[in-house]
Amino acid sequence: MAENLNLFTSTQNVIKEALTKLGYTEEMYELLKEPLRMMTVRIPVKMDDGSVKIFTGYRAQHNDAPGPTKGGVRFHPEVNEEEVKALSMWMTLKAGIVDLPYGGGKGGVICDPRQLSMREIENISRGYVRAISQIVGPTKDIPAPDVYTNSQIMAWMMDEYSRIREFDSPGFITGKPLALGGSHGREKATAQGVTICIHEAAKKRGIEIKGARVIVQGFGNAGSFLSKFMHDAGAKVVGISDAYGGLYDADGLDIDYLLDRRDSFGTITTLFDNTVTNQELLEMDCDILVPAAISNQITAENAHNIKAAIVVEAANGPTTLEATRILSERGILLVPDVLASSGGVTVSYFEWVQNNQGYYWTEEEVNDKLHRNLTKAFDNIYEVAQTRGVNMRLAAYMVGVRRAAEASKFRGWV
Ligand SMILES: NC(=O)C1=CN([C@@H]2O[C@H](COP(=O)(O)OP(=O)(O)OC[C@H]3O[C@@H](n4cnc5c(N)ncnc54)[C@H](O)[C@@H]3O)[C@@H](O)[C@H]2O)C=CC1
Ligand SMILES: O=C(O)CCC(=O)C(=O)O
Repeated sequence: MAENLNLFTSTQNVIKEALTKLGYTEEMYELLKEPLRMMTVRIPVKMDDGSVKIFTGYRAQHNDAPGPTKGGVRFHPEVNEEEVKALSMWMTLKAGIVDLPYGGGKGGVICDPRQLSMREIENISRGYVRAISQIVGPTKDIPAPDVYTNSQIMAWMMDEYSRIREFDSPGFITGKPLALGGSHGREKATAQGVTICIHEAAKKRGIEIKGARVIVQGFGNAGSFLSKFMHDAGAKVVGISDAYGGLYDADGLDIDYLLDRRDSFGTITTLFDNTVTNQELLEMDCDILVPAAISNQITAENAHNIKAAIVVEAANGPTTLEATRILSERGILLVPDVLASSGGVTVSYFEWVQNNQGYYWTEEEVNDKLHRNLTKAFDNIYEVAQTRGVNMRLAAYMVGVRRAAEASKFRGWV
């Protein structure tokens, strides 16, 4: 039978399993099995050559019982409705895991920013905000960066929203530049969170970070900072990749040089001749493997060939459920996306809190709080996995779904 690569239906399956294990009713699953709201928008954009192009975008709001919904916006040619829905459900789980007063939201626009000018990207960003402005806001649904979106795009979106509402609204969006109410530490937060999870997972497996061989798929916001943190901690980053291929060197790559040369889309391998494919890279020798790019990368096809002892998912949805089962059976410790990549939304929450209170924290304060949240979340999920005899993904779903379920119950929805 063909493997299920549908992110939405496989997420539903695990949510159902988690709710059943926690003793919730079928009605609770009916409520949480898909977003409460899904908006599809069409965005007309004047292109630089004078033509008008219509872009399609989405915003999904999974469950707003715990508080406003929250989650990033992705600009990518492969964005689709089902993926955005699944991404919004994962945001609910992340908020539950790191104990934030949010439900999950997520958005995306089908486009390829690598083929667009800055002006065209700005027009898409502003057009997207105009199109979804009725359903978002600092106390409704708060966007943030994701694949191929960054702090400049957040700034344009914040400006557009503030103009529509006719007041300055820094709390409308997170991941902003520092000059516009961004938080210290947000840019590196996803990678910081992944790093904390790697350290915790390595302790569980008795692996020394110093000298450990690490492969990181993706060299964008998450992957590049993570490579740097691992390198600085004394690990040997032997492989990295981007959308065009991968680089592997058993003696360790020169991470500082690669960081210096990468472009703003996280592209670096196009400067080299001796590249491997992304699929080859995933199967190469290492101790720790970090998929930090896109979904469905570790599947039933290659899960048997993964050499790492630990897989830590910085990306959303990089490992299928069948591959999760195979890795688990092989004794590989998999730290799931909803835990490992929750550092980004954690510091986004800190940014929103700082915007609301109008008083800003130092980078040390932010990093301390992040460290406390993430280690607590890791320990909690590891413990649930051990005591309930389930893998880390199911344990993370069990921990993550509880807050939305309880909030929905107290509101009298179910
Ligand atoms: N930026 C954030 O705060 C957060 C990001 N994530 C997840 O981390 C992953 C990476 O996101 P960012 O680093 O923010 O994005 P980014 O846009 O900064 O970088 C994306 C990287 O993935 C590579 N890539 C794109 N398409 C690819 C393909 N088909 N095959 C292999 N590599 C490909 C790009 O070349 C680039 O190196 C995504 O799954 C995202 O959802 C998760 C939590 C928070
Ligand atoms: O920072 C945020 O609010 C959301 C980050 C995000 O989209 C994610 O964790 O996938």
